[in-house]
Order: sequence, then structure tokens, then C-alpha cells
Amino acid sequence: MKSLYSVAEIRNIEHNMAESLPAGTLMQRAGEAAASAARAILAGRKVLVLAGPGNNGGDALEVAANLAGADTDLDAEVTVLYLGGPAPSADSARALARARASKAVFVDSLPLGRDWGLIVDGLFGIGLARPIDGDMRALVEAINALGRPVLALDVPSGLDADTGAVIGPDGVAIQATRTITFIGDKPGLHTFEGRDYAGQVQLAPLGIDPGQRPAAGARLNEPALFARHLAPRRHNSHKGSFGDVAVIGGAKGMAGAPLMAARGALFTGAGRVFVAAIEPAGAVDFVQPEIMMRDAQDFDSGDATLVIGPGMGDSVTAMRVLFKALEGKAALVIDADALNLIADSPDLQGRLAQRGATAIVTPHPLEAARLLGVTSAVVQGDRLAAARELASRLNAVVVLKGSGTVIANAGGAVVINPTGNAGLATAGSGDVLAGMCGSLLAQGWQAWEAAIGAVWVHGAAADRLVAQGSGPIGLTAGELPLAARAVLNALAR
Ligand SMILES: NC(=O)C1=CN([C@@H]2O[C@H](COP(=O)(O)OP(=O)(O)OC[C@H]3O[C@@H](n4cnc5c(N)ncnc54)[C@H](O)[C@@H]3O)[C@@H](O)[C@H]2O)[C@@H](O)CC1
Ligand SMILES: Nc1ncnc2c1ncn2[C@@H]1O[C@H](COP(=O)(O)OP(=O)(O)O)[C@@H](O)[C@H]1O
Ligand SMILES: [K+]
Repeated sequence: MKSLYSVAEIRNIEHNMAESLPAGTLMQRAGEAAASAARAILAGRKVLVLAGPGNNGGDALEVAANLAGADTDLDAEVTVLYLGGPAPSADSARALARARASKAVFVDSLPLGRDWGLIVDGLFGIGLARPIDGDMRALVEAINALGRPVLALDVPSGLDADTGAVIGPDGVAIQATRTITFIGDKPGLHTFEGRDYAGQVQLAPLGIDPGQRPAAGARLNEPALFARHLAPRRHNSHKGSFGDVAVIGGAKGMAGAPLMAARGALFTGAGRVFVAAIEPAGAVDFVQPEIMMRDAQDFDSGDATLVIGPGMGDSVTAMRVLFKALEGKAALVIDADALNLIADSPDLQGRLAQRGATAIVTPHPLEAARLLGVTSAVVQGDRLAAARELASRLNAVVVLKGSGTVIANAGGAVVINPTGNAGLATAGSGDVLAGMCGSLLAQGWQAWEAAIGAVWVHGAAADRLVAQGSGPIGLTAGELPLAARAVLNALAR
């Protein structure tokens, strides 16, 4: 299981471990792990180590001592820019003495030149308490402008390890190539701005075995979390075995949105797929004639799983079909315009909450903000908290979309999705995801697993397309269903 620990949880683990280990042990282990990570990505002889005033700086000094120690076989020139205060911790003071005794050269400003084979970022870790400003800010900007490989220690300096936001207002953060994070992985490295700043994330548990770590508040999505539903299909099956999905949406001028969702459902294995259009645009979809076209006004969805909202608009008809869907017993995916209608109506919010936890809601940050009555900046400022709060208010599985999609349920479980890329930032990709959620629900998956499974496969489909050269620039939502089919079949095998 890939646990993600909040800063408070990490501090707690540190606190418990400190009692059973000799002083300085964790910092020494951090310094050793980071020095091997540094060797692995070194792209030249010159190494610049940035060491800040706290224990993150102490880690950096350990790295410098290890790379420039008398006994090292590494032919590196290590320069240390030490920005420590007058009272370093005992651990940091010990690390400083070790680094001073090594071949590392200490400087007090950023040396000219840009031929660093590696820059080690030990300015701030999980102790950053306010935006980086003044000279330190200028240093961060200068480092980022160099465009050299950067290994961040624990967290890229300036990034909030809990939320993935650059600590602001108007903050800056180190842009890392790779982040080696200590004791436990952290949510902020995987969502919002975190993926861009952290680069590749590597965990160094520092010898603390999983049994000594309490359960984490969040985890990273992976197929093991939904694997129980990934069975090969039985020979003795028929289209009724894999459920019906009905996508309700498609107001005037928005006929494409429910079709995208319907294709998402069809290509991930739903037995039969309908589009019930608010404004019927045609009797057949000639690109995908398997999809059955109906009029939402008089459509009887029977037992079909409903995906409601793509391109649905806010007409009286839209409101009426949404009301009916919330009253019904069918499993439900609520997306796009349906979310906006619910945001405007405390009555509908109450009905959704009372319905039981069979609904998946798939807001992007602005839709989530409307539902919570805040701005999208507030939602993005703490995506985990926003998803948790929405899941609890709506008593539903919430998929808060965006880089590092956050999935939460009313029981407090939180998962961050690591698949996907900026190729998904294109119109219609959310519709495809909603259809995929509906498809897995229709095939009998539980709401939680349908949501995390669909999000994982949707992102992996985009990653597959990028690996084939079809993105991220110009990737279209219409390409996702076929790629998702390949990903899902590979998992099922
Ligand atoms: N305590 C432990 O057992 C371990 C700690 N480790 C390292 O220690 C780090 C946490 O250390 P700290 O708690 O000392 O925190 P940091 O090193 O992240 O930074 C705290 C220091 O920065 C100052 N500061 C905070 N915000 C500032 C700002 N905006 N501008 C200027 N100064 C600012 C604080 O006054 C304090 O001196 C972790 O991220 C990790 O790298 C590791 O060595 C593993 C073990
Ligand atoms: N930069 C990104 N990285 C990863 N996933 C992204 C990114 N941008 C968008 N996505 C994903 O693409 C989909 C977009 O959905 P949405 O915003 O509803 O768009 P639309 O309504 O146009 O389909 C979501 O699944 C979202 O998580
Ligand atoms: K750092």
C-alpha cells in the first residue's frame, strides 16, 4: 500500500522514533539515502548544495559531507551555500561540522556559472512556515532559471507537503527534477502544483518499517485497490451480464458531451449504452452506432446506471430529469451541469445526501467550489480537505478532478491518483471519465472502486497515448476510450 502522510503524521512518527534511536540517526540516514540518489542523477562533476536554517539544511549538509568526504570514490567538486541561522539544531550542528571537515567548499552567495551537474535543494522541508521571500526568494528564482537537474530533499522548498500548493500568497518554490522524500510519502508531492515541482518522487523510509508507522490519512491510487473487480470474463456471459448505462445530457449545441461519455462507457465494457438527450440531435450516432439514442423527455431508464450531466444545460427538462434520477434507486454518476444544478439547490443536495452512498460525483475544481460555496482558489488551496468535505456533505464518492485527482468518500477515505498528464486538459476528457465511472458501476463494481478504478484507467489511457506520441499536445478526448479499453484489458489479464 502506498501511504501518504500529512506533515502532522510525519512529525508524530519522527517524535516516536527519536526516543528509540541515537541522536542524529534519522538525519544521517536521510543524508546517506539522498547522497546515493544524487550519485544516480549526477550530470557533471560540479555539485551545488543549498542548505537552509532548519533540519532540511542539516540533511543537505550530510549529503555534502557524504559526496565530498575523504573516503568517497566520487570525483565531484562540492560547493555548499549554507544559509543557516545562529542556532542550528544539535543534529544540524553535527552535520555542519562533518561538512566543514570534508572537501566541500563553503560559499555565501550563489556562484556565477551554470554548469552544475546537480543542485541539491535543502533550503526548507516540512518546516516552512511562511512564503519564501527576500534574498531567499531571489535565490530560488535564480536556481530555477538555471534549468539544471535538481534533487529536492524531502519536499521542493516552498511547496506545502500537505496540499501541493506553493506556500503563498505570491510564494515561490524550487522546481525539482527529482524529490527524495523521507520517512513516508506525502500528498502534496502528488496533487495540484506538486507534480510539477517535485518531478520524480522517490521514498526513503530511513529504516522505519511499515509496522512502526501508523495508518496514513491518504494513499496513492494503484490497481491493487480495485483489483478484486478485475476478473477475466466468463465464457457463459451475455450483454445483460455487463449492465446498462444511460447517459443523460446534451442540451442544444452540446450533443457531443453525452456521446463522449457514452463511448467511455461502451469501450470500458458496459453491456448496453444509451444516450437520453435533452435536445435529441439525431436518431443514430454514425461514428458509434452501438449507442442507442433516446429522448430524455420520455425515456424509461429501467435499471440502467445513470450518468447525468454532460452538456445537460439548466432547462426545466434538465431539472426534471435530475430530480427523477435522484429520487430513483439506480446507481448514479453526477457530472458537469447536473452538479451546477445541485449546487444551486439545497433541496437537491439534501436528496443526494439521503440517497445512500451509491452516487459518484465528478466535479472539476470550479464545480466543487460552487458546491461548497467557496472560490476555486480555496478548493485548489487544499484539494484533500475540499474532497473530504464534499464527500461528507453529499454522502457520496467525490472525484475532484485535475492534476493529481483526489477521490474521497463519506467514510473519510482519500486516494490521490498518480496517472494521467496534461494531455487530459482538453474538452470532453471529463465526459469520458464520467462514462467510464458509469460503466464500471453497471458492471457491478462498488461506487468507491468504480471511481478509483475509472480514474486510474482514464489517466493511464492518457499516459499510453503520450507514450505512443499522440500527446500531450493535441491529444483529443475521443482517443481516450480506445486507449482505456487497452489499459483495462491489460489489467484484467
Ligand atoms: N526531525 C527528524 O527526525 C528528521 C527531520 N528531517 C528533515 O527535517 C526537515 C524538517 O526540519 P525543520 O522542522 O527544521 O524545518 P525546515 O528545515 O523545513 O525549516 C525550518 C526552518 O526554517 C525557518 N523558516 C520557516 N519558514 C521560513 C521562511 N519562509 N523564510 C525563512 N525561514 C523560514 C524556521 O524558522 C526554521 O528555522 C524535514 O523536511 C526533513 O528534511 C530528516 O532529517 C529526517 C529526520
Ligand atoms: N493537467 C492535468 N493532468 C492530469 N489530468 C488532468 C489535467 N487536466 C485535466 N485533467 C483531467 O481531465 C479531465 C477533465 O475533466 P473536465 O474538467 O470535466 O473537462 P470536460 O468537462 O471538458 O470534459 C479530468 O479527468 C481531469 O482530472
Ligand atoms: K527541500
